[in-house]
Amino acid sequence: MSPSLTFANCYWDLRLALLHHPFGLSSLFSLLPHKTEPFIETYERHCSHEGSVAMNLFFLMLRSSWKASLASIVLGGASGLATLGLITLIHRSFSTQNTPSAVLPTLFIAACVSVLVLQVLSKCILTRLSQSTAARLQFELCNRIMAAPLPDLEQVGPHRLLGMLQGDVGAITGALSNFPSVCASAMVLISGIGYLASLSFPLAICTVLMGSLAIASYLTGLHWANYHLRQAREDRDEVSKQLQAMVFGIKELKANNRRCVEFIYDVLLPADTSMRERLIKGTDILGGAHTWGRLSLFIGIGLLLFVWPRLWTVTPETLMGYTLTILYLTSPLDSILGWLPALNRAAISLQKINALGLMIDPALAPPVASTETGFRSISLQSVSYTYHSPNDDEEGFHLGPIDLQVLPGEVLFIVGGNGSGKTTLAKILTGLYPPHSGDILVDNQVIDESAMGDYRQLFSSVFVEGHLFDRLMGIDPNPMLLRHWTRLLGIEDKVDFETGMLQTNKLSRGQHKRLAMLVACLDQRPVFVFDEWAAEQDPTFKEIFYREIVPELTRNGRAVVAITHDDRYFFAADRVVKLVDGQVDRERTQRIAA
Ligand SMILES: Nc1ncnc2c1ncn2[C@@H]1O[C@H](COP(=O)(O)OP(=O)(O)OP(=O)(O)O)[C@@H](O)[C@H]1O
Repeated sequence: MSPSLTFANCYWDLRLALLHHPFGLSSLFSLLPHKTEPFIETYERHCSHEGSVAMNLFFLMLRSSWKASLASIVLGGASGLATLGLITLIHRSFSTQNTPSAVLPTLFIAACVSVLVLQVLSKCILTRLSQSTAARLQFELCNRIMAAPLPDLEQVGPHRLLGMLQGDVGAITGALSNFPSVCASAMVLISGIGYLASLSFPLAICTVLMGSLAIASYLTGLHWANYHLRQAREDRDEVSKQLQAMVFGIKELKANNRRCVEFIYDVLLPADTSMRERLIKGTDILGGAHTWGRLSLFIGIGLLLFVWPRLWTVTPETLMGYTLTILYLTSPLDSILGWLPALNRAAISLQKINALGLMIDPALAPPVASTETGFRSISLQSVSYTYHSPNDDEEGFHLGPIDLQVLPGEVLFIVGGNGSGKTTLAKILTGLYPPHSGDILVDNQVIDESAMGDYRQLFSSVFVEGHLFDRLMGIDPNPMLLRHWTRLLGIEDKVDFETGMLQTNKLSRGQHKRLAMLVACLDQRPVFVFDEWAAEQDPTFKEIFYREIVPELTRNGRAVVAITHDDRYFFAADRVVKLVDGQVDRERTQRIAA
């Protein structure tokens, strides 16, 4: 597959790649031109280990579209050279004003047309390149997040993930999108220095020396600013966390004015002020360094006009050519200097993404086949899991070792007190948490890390904190089945039967759970897992769940594993497993009551 220049094509390439391999990063890399792909992958791996951020950025852009990148660099450079040609023609017109000819005006018009065409073309390509880079980076990160283990993502936290997707991606693509024009500016700068050397070599050497000194001092300022900007990026995570708490805790804040005031003045405002103070410091230093970088050119012109003629013999034409060229070079130099802070922000964001462990080696992302198969038995053998708290040294809750078996067509209830480990066990059973010790076996075959993605496809689950998407995705619902389940669940008015859209807002908690149940029932996987599903249902619906829905789901050999506190309905289970402090307390087998 060849890389496409347009955003729309790139978007569809990505969609197709994601569809074929929902979790496979290799699919994204298949969009690269074949010759460059192995080299870029190898280099990226090396870069992520060595922390060579600038090169990482460069390769991110190449992966977006190396043809568009090259085209915009060449066109941008050519337009810069055409502008330099204009300056040269103006300079020539001063020295040849006594012998007018038609050649100079013709060349001048040709140079003007070239500048117009080349600049417009270069900018059009740049816009498309920046959008396709943003799309690619966003999709890659989403893909990496989906491929990352759930415990790692839970440890990172939603606020950091959102901060990364919303802020860091923007910072990186912002820097990347200007990279080709910066390359073009660098080309113009080098050609301009070449032209200066053709006018006077000693003067060109002095100009380069002075320019190097100015850039070195600018970079020192940048390094200083970097310290504050890095701290500000850390503070931004805390601000995002508190803003998220405010949005989700709005009812609790509204209900208590004192809590509301304390939240704003003692929590949100200090975090926000700290972030802004560091941002202001960093930006001030950057602004000072940038102004100094630009001013150094004028100091150079001042030295040229007032000091150099006293030290060296130089013709007025040469001086004029120098002044014109240096004034012209302020624009490409400005674009390079102006880009460095953006590069700096991008580097901070890239390091942040790296630190969250999401710049993983593409080879580590397991490709997953989405086909689901049946099973003869699912067994957990001596599985255990321990939560680790990142802040304190003491160990968290420990579950296991636990032995458990799930057979086709059976109903298994997991019961126990609050905090006894029922949800943790369900997450291990469904493959969301890889066990720290012990094995998961399907039909006596051990499920290793590479098979975990396939293993997860055996389950349709509804967890307590589950999210409801606003449409039916990943399933092709049979219309008869859809009507049947919506009727049984009493939510016919919440589903658009034509489009498959679900009404996910303005729902009661119970209705929300029923829609989640509908999605699970339509998914028709071999095992259904429900985490306290009936807890928010009215008594009538509890009856329907235990007496009608559960038996219906187990027809055709499917199994139901339900976490429940409803001891009145234990008769509906074939087996009841009770957990106490992370251990199986007792297990008893029951027949379903007629
Ligand atoms: N992400 C986590 N990090 C650290 N500890 C956790 C995490 N999730 C749960 N725990 C701890 O693990 C223990 C078991 O939690 P779990 O959610 O499995 O219990 P449960 O039996 O489902 O409880 P409930 O009936 O209240 O839903 C609890 O003590 C809880 O504090």
